[in-house]
Amino acid sequence: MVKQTIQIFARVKPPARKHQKGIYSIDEDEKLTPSLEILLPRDLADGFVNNKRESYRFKFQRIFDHDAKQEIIFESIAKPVAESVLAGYNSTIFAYGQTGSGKTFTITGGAERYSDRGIIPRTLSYIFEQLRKDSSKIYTTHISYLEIYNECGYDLLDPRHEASRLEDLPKVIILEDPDQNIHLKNLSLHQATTEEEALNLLFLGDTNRMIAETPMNQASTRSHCIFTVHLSSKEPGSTTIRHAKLHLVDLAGSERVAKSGVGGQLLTEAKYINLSLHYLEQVIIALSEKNRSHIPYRNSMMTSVLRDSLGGNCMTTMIATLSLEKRNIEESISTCRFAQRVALIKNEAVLNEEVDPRLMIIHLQKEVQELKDQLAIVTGEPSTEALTEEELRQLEKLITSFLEDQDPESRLEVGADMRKIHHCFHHLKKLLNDKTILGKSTGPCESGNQVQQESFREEEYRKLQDTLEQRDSEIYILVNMLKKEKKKTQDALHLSSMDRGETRPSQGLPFPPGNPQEGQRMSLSSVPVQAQDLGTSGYRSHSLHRKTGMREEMSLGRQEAFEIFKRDHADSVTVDDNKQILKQRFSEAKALGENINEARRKIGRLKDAITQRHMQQVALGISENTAAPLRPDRQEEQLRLQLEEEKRRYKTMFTRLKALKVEIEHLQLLMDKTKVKLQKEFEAWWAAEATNLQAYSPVVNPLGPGKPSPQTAEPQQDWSQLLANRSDVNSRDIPPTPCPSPAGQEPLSPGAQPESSTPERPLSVPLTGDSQTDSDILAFIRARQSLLQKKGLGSN
Ligand SMILES: Nc1ncnc2c1ncn2[C@@H]1O[C@H](COP(=O)(O)OP(=O)(O)OP(=O)(O)O)[C@@H](O)[C@H]1O
Repeated sequence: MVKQTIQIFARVKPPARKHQKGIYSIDEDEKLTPSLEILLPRDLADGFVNNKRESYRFKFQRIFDHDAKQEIIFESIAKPVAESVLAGYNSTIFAYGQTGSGKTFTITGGAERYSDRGIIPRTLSYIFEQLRKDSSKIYTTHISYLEIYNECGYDLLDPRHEASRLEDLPKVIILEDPDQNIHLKNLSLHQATTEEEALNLLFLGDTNRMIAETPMNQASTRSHCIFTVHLSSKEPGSTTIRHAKLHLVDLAGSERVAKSGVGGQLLTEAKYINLSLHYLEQVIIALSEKNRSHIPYRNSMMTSVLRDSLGGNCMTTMIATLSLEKRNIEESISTCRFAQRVALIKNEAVLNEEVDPRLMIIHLQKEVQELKDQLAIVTGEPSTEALTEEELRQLEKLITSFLEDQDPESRLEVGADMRKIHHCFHHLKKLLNDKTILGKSTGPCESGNQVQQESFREEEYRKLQDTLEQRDSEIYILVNMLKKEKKKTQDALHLSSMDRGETRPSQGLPFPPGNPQEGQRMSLSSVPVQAQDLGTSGYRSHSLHRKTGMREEMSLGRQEAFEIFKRDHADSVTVDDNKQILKQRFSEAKALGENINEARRKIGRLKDAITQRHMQQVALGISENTAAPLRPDRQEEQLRLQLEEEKRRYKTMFTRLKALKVEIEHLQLLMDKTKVKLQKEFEAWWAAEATNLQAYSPVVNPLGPGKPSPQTAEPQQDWSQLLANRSDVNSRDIPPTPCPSPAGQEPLSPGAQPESSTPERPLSVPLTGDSQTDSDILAFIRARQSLLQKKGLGSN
């Protein structure tokens, strides 16, 4: 058992404006426990929290100032936690702080740069690296991702649902067993065998979280998110399984409702958040007070889920995120006070071991049988049941390997069962008799025949082996051809569904075969778009693609609007930057791939040269009838040194290539996420534009399809003509010929002019009669106008 208080760390977010006047100072040396002093500016000191103190001092395990990089946060905070999970202890890291103070940045990471990846991706990478290194145990890893919003839990990883609203996700329900253990019903667990698979799950959850965000909460996260890694380990042959859980928690912003000055839905959310954080505080207070028997965990879903992490069987770490600016001083002091209380809580972490009942049964059955056998010998009442076919086969196999074993000390272990012992003797006697008879009947002539027969058999055997090898190669070639064809089809399919001009370069990823096993693994897993299965990378591209798949159904006009929207969006800079970085990484990977291949060839050549040189030396020794040369061969030594050097170079390049692969995957996931975000924002904007337009120019024929609309009296005019009237660069994309209205359908007129167009020019647009399509057409016209106006290109 490990007794430990909750570890508290502070992280200060970079100021919005550089060279901002400092309102805090960090004292690193204060008797080895660093402290953070928040200085209250004079104009705020009066009336603040009913006293006039001008500075507040708080102690933390460590304080990270605004320039601390993500790597140092991982190394100092998360790595030791990951170590304890690997050792079998439940662990939790949670970030607490006001909105915008950097909780998500710290836990998940920034959405732009690879170097900004946060605790979750770095911890996953570290854990999987350690699992790869440790072959003494069998590990199983599962991932779950829970979101708690307004006291309801949602499963962010449910593969059956395509969420567009949070309510579409499966609701997670808390159940408590008689031992007061918490179980989360409907929270799916997904096995992840590699870092890549785990990362895909993280991004899938984050994408679901983003898609399901209500417009109200876009500016700040109003929900709590718990990403959990479930790790089980077992030594081969052992019946004991060790379980450990790592919760990585991104809490909702901790600001007070009064200060945030919100109303309506936001107020409801704020109340829930405040309430759940208030209950969290209550739990913390109760735990930090001695002799409190009742801890109010059950008051909120979050405290129920984190019950073990707070005052239970868990090693827990809190990161207080602080945005230390003048306007946030009150919230910052309150975050630090909360942390000080948290630091008083003592947890007792124990190893969670359980015996696997299946293995235990097998183990006990074996033991019972052995005891029965021994008992039979002692009592002289051997079992009379005949041995089964399988038992006999097993015994004969044992005898054969016993006879073939060259070791004179080897033993024939058949246990204490007399039936088995008898059978062994019987079988050995039979073998001996057969051999004696064979030996007697073999005359000189027969032995000659035998030799002939044997060489004939050997010849036959060789021929068969050759044929077998030939067939193997044929199969190998055919399988390769099949694979290539399959890849071509998949690439074609994938290309057709991807954004115009946004084809990922991953298809040409030059990961070399490298060291045969590893290289193959890399080259297979490095092309996520090719994966077909629903687990992991295929799952990611499938799922994320589903979410970006809206564009496949877009009309041309909508697509055009989307292109412009995308181009003008703030995130397009990030996407472009990431594309550039991706390009660089790909060319680096390509160059590395070529160098690695060259190094492999060189290693092969050097090995051949060494063998040849060695053989020459031996041959020389034989011809001169001398023993091995006394002096070491200079040339061979030289070659060996070169070989070592080349191997080192190969290894360095291979390690770099592996790191590049992870970075490329991560960047691609970031770009996927940005794409989903862009699309979501575009859809919302488009819908708003359509609603606006419809609000003052009813497009839906109130008389129903096929009936003339009262507004059709207007002279028919082509909508492309309308757009052509706008003298702007983008009008080149508008189809030059008028779109004929479908037969039997009267063109509908929007009746009124959109706000932005010239009032003296009435509009008439040939519409299709289909309300969805018509609203798209009109929304497009309006969207285009407002875009052009925004860009200062609006005509008239
Ligand atoms: N240490 C940091 N370095 C650079 N940028 C940061 C840092 N911390 C936060 N940011 C940036 O500040 C912004 C707000 O951060 P973040 O979203 O992590 O806040 P939060 O505390 O999670 O907010 P909320 O409670 O609303 O979810 C983001 O744009 C993020 O990239």
